[in-house]
Amino acid sequence: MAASAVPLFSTAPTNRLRHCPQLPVSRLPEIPRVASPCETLAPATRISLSAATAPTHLRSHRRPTSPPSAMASKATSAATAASGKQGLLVFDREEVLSVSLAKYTAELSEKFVRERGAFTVVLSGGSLIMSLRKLTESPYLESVDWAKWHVFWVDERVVPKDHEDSNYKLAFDGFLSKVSIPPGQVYAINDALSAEGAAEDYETALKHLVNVGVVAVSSVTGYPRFDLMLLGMGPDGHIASLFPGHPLLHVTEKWVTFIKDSPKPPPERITFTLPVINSSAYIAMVVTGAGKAGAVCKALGSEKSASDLLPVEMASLEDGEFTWFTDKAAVSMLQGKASV
Ligand SMILES: O=C1O[C@H](COP(=O)(O)O)[C@@H](O)[C@H](O)[C@H]1O
Repeated sequence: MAASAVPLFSTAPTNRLRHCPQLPVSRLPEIPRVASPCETLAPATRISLSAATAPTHLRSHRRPTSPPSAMASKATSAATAASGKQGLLVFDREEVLSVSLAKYTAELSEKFVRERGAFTVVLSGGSLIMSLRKLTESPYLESVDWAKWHVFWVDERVVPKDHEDSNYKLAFDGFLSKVSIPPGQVYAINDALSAEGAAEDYETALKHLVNVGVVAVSSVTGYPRFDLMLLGMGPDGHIASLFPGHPLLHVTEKWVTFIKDSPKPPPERITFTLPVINSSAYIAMVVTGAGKAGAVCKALGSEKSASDLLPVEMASLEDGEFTWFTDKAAVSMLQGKASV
């Protein structure tokens, strides 16, 4: 992958993107569809999608933290120091995205192993796992220091680990079984417990790993600070098991909580809370396919009202680097009026 595949970040003001049609606060399995395309993108923030294989557009959104020139020179690599940066990568197709995602993850692995002797990685379930497949191939299969990885789940369904709905099973079959991470460093939930019990048990395990220094702590928020969260987003804008309009979005007193009425089956799940997600050092938000274009459009638009934010819009790093990995289909509602 060419050097241009490495995320770049700028500090263009967010208000140049006009708003998308409102996504209904919906409950799966009804998948929200946005009827009309996003409104026009101002020229200065056009999304440029070319036929090149490298990511073709990078822009910032939300909370610029330093002058553009300083930011641009600071943030030329996935492995630069985190400082609240935001970026969007758009790839022609998922195949190309998966190559870049592997490089990005491998670079961060190298950085954190060098700096702190461990790499704490949080996985989601869903389509994300398939997009990690290039990590299980050469050169990463041989070059990544898998022995230093510690793997967690941002959410998990309360089902046995060999159940088709298990995020652990999905990750094991598609990723973990193909790389040499020590099994003791793969932190699955206790599937013998209730949802409440499993959430509490997982939080207790995290506290132990914080105490022994495997998991870092955010000096800004005091919550655990994972090195990298590899997240997906549902068509309704949900992340982890935090769904639009659900009270769990406002839980701050717990690191891990549970849901028994998930609008997307299965109903019982555990999930990291938003403050934990937002304390990460790096987040890769991996979103592909036209079915998610409405939520992407809303999330990357600028007109926010505090009352109707999608969960994905509430993911905002306090002191880290947030990168959207998308394909053309996922940004198609942004692309509609942009010149290419
Ligand atoms: O239920 C879940 O859905 C989301 C999104 O999944 P996707 O297949 O649409 O990418 C996933 O990120 C989450 O971990 C999972 O439990």
